[in-house]
Amino acid sequence: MSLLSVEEALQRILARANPLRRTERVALHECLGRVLAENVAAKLTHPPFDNSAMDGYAVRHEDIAEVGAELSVIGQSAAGRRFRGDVKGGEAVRIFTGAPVPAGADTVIIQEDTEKLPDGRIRTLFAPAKGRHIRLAGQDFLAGDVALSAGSALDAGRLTLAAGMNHRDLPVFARPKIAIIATGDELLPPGSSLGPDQIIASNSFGIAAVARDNEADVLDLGIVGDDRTAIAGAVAKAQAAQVDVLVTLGGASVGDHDLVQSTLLGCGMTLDFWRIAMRPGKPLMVGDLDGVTVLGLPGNPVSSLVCALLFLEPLTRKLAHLPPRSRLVDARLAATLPANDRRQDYIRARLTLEADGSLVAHPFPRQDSSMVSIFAQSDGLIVRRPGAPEAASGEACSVFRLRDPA
Ligand SMILES: Nc1nc2c(c(=O)[nH]1)N[C@H]1C(S)=C(S)[C@@H](COP(=O)(O)OP(=O)(O)OC[C@H]3O[C@@H](n4cnc5c(N)ncnc54)[C@H](O)[C@@H]3O)O[C@H]1N2
Ligand code: MOO
Repeated sequence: MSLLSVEEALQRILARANPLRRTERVALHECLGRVLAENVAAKLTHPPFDNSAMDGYAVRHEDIAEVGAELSVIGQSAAGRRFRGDVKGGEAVRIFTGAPVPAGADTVIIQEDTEKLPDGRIRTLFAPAKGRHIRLAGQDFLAGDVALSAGSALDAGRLTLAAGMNHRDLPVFARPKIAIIATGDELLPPGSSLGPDQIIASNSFGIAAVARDNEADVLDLGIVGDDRTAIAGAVAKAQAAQVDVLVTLGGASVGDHDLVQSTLLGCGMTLDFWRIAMRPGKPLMVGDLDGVTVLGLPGNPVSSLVCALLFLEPLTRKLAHLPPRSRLVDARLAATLPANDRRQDYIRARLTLEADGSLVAHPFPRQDSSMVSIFAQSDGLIVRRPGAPEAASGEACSVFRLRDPA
């Protein structure tokens, strides 16, 4: 049986996904990570008036062209309380950072470059250039300037700019909605007292985290047993909630109790593909149920997480109008790895940062896809191409980064 490659699987998943058209207005403090659905123009000019960049004195440049000028201080201009008069020849106005520059002044001399005379006047110790330390009105942006464009993801800088442009809320694309259904007769939620043969359903938490980390809203439909009616009931709930993606966990393999695919086919799903050449995660299933992308992830927690990072993350980001995350980095191996078979391998590894800034990948000796404790300790996954020959310690390798090295 020839299995689909990871690259082809990802291409096919992304080919079916269109960035969402739904939009909404969201309050600024809830906009972090959201993507603008429209261009956003400034509602005002910033700065609204010429103001001082420093604490000092507002002066006429012609008066201070020579070091040692002596000026009378005729008042002060503070942020929020401007000096109302004019600065004339031989005069200075005490000024503070952000305060409006008074009429007549064209330069600010910082206080460190002056000394106070016993009669209250000041003497200049330096001759700044004309216009020094004055921020001109509108130098940041003008009312009507389109300073943020549609398609921009809102981060700290862009949110500050939106607020500065006097917007209380912003038009953003809706978040993708992702339903998660865990399947298996053996599963109980965290906090349960387990009976014989039972285990905790942990996967949903990791998969929901991947979805949320990529700006999706999650509808956790809980656990259903290995039972067609129960699975179909949960699928119907996901459809009624009009989700964009349906993720099922477990029951994806070939055992007698692996009923997810056949149940979904019975619900009307068209199967795109099932099983790919990767480890962990071989039984990945992808289909379409009336426009909803279905990702059937394997039950083993590590398989499920690796598939979610490789496929659900890029899918969600495309739906959410976000650029793909580049997670691949170069590293050197800290141990020898055996030749690989035909499945692309994702080997759990710790990463260390060397003094020269390079990364070293330390593979864990145990790679069982049920061992979530190893995955949780992993900073990255060493990517081993299908058919890769043995790789010696010290050789270059490619790592799918999970987090920064400790
Ligand atoms: N004869 C074959 N057997 C298996 C194959 C195969 O090709 N031929 N593939 C293996 C691979 S690879 C994987 S991965 C697993 C995936 O199987 P399923 O997706 O059907 O998963 P389950 O059998 O339902 O569960 C596997 C394992 O994971 C536990 N599990 C399930 N759901 C959860 C959850 N939500 N949270 C935590 N743990 C969960 C479950 O109890 C099982 O221990 O199949 C191999 N078999
Ligand atoms: O591919 Mo399975 O995901 O090795 O455990």
